Amino acid sequence: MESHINKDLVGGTALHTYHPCRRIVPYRIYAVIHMCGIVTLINNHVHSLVTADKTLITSLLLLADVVLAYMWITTAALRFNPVHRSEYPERYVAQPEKDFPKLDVFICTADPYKEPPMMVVNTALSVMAYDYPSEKISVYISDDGGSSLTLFALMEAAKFSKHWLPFCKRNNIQDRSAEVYFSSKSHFGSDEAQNLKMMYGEMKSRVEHVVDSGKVEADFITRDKSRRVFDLWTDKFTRHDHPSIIEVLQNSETDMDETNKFKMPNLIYLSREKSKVSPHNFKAGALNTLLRVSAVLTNSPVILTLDCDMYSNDPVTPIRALCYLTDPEIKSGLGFVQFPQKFQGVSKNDIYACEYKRLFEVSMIGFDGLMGPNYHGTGCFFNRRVFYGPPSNLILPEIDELGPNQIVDKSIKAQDVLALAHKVAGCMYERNTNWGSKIGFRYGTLVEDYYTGFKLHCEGWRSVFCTPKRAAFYGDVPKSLIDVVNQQKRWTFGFLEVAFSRYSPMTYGIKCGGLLLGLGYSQNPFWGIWSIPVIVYGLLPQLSLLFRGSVFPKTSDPCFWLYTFLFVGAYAQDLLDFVLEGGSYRRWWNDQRMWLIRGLSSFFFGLIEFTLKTLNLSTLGFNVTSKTNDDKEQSERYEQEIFDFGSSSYMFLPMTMVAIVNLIALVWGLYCLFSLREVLVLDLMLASFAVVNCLPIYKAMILRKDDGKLPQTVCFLAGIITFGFIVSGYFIFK
Ligand SMILES: O=c1ccn([C@@H]2O[C@H](COP(=O)(O)OP(=O)(O)O[C@H]3O[C@H](CO)[C@@H](O)[C@H](O)[C@H]3O)[C@@H](O)[C@H]2O)c(=O)[nH]1
Ligand SMILES: [Mn+2]
Repeated sequence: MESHINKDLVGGTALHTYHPCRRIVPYRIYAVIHMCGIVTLINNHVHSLVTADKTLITSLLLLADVVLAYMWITTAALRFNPVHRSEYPERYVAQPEKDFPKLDVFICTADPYKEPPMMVVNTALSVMAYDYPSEKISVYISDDGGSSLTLFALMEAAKFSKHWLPFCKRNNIQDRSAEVYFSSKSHFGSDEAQNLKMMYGEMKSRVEHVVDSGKVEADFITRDKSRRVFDLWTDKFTRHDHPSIIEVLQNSETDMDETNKFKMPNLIYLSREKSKVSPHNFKAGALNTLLRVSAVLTNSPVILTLDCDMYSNDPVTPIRALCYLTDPEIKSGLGFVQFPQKFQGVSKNDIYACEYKRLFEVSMIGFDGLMGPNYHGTGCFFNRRVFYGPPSNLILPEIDELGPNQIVDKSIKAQDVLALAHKVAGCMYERNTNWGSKIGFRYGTLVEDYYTGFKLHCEGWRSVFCTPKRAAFYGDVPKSLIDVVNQQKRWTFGFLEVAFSRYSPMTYGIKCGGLLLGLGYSQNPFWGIWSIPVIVYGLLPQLSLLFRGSVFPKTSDPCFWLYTFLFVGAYAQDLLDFVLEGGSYRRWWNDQRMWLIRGLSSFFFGLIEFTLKTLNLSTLGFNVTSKTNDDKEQSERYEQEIFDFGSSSYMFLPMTMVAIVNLIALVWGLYCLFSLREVLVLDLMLASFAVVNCLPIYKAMILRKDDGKLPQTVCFLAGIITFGFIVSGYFIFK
């Protein structure tokens, strides 16, 4: 594994090096011990299932433990060979600039109200101003919202960038998102900076005015040429039904910055054709249109994909990626370089665990020792060739102009070039082609990123995880519980679509990529079934305790120690992973709590919705996460780390119910302990663990008065369901 990378060249000329993590050996030894524990436990369950009469309870516990074991094994696969890498951008820039490859940047946006156009503007500015030859950069913005407001904002961005770029480059500014730069300092030394700040402020208020008023008024458009494109927004135009719009807002062949020193990067607005009768495949569809349109206009060999909320935080990022992508020793099989998703404005202890440390970091260094990290949908530099079949087998698209090796020698403003670009952005274009199956980003799931990365690895492409100290990108996270659990429900649903497809990682993945990779890829798709152990352990022992006594072994039974060992061992290793990768203890605690909460909301309802879809009863769309923080009180609650339930949603019912049941069980367990002298160690431990985790729920039910408290309807319904549950427990157990 990894023999193609020379790891001893530090100080030499290597562009990058890697080293395995030190924890590998102890982890492998522990894995064997933990595995023996799991086998013994399952064996015990099966034994008591055959011999004793508590069939229902035992089978449920068996099921829950099998799922837990499965989750543990898939995690262990990614603990087998974690690696860290370093790259040396200063060595890359030593070569002449003319050898740097061209770079196409794709930015996706889908809704001007959930994703404010100023956010898109700043993301675009931050990449246009990269420390990279500007004329080699082309920035494409795909607007699935089909919004004239976003187009207007980008026209403003083009004008402002002519001042912003030279300013950043001359003064070696690190924050190249103008918003971040201007809000980080209260006053600026130079007049130039002051002027620019004013200019930015004016642009921002123009854009926000247009967004607030909902339309682009004629006097806001200064140039006649720009006016014409807004005529496309006729009365019949809706975001679900409109022609394709491609507008070159800035052209590197002709546009210079205001000092006349630098050529400006290309900036292109694209809103693909939409029609209600043809499926548009959400973000994957948008990305494939971007792939085709950019192939026609610029066809750069390197592609960066970004979500509109992910601004660049470090101007040397492309050079870092190129340290891998252009290394002659590995480049032929290297498909992409993924940077971790990092987020701005996460609360101090990350109460909603939106940092996703395991998902975006811990697991990724594990994958990196196998075939490389998975694709995260944003912050990823691709080798364009990766979208056209396995490394050894180029699959050509239906027309030559879209091939990855095609050389573009015409102006991006040429009539025939633009006509072809419009054609390939048409909503019928993909019919009877390989797009979405063998070519481009893959369709068939709401988690197109995960699925595409997985399929590319199965084809034999490798990838690299690049984690510089200074975060390369910063994105946005949902900041209220309902947004968090809804986002995760969409992911759970998308994952299940992959899990139960022909290309399930459990079967196809293991066949193509080997046991470890297949297992590593098998964790996320089955997030939905994680809800089973959380529900079983959250309700069953508690209910049994109330009517028939403990389901757990007594302290004298060796099995007691087995349970304790497995629980403590799994938890301790999770904590260790988290802390070794730079996390804090408090953040880990919140992270494990969110796992339980997701198990009882996102994973559970994701599983239900997926079942409904399988039965053809309903389906879930791509509900874009809102990135606006208008609600001041809500932002304050987030800052203070107070749970924000806010809306009455069925998503909160199961967790509220589990909270109530565990409190009752704990009180009852303590009563047994003190008055009946019955020591129920495991039951008490479990119930107290649940109660401690549920503290924010109790507070939100009883103590709070603010808008973020748990709505009364939810409490009331959860109360009724709990009552019904306990009553039925009485009949089942007595
Ligand atoms: O029809 C659509 C829907 C979404 N998007 C864009 O997709 C991106 C991600 O959407 P968001 O609502 O922010 O979803 P998240 O759950 O936050 O995104 C994560 O999960 C997605 C897969 O579900 C990945 O595509 C993303 O890269 C990853 O950050 C945004 O830029 C959207 O504008 C589109 O372009 N077209
Ligand atoms: Mn997002």
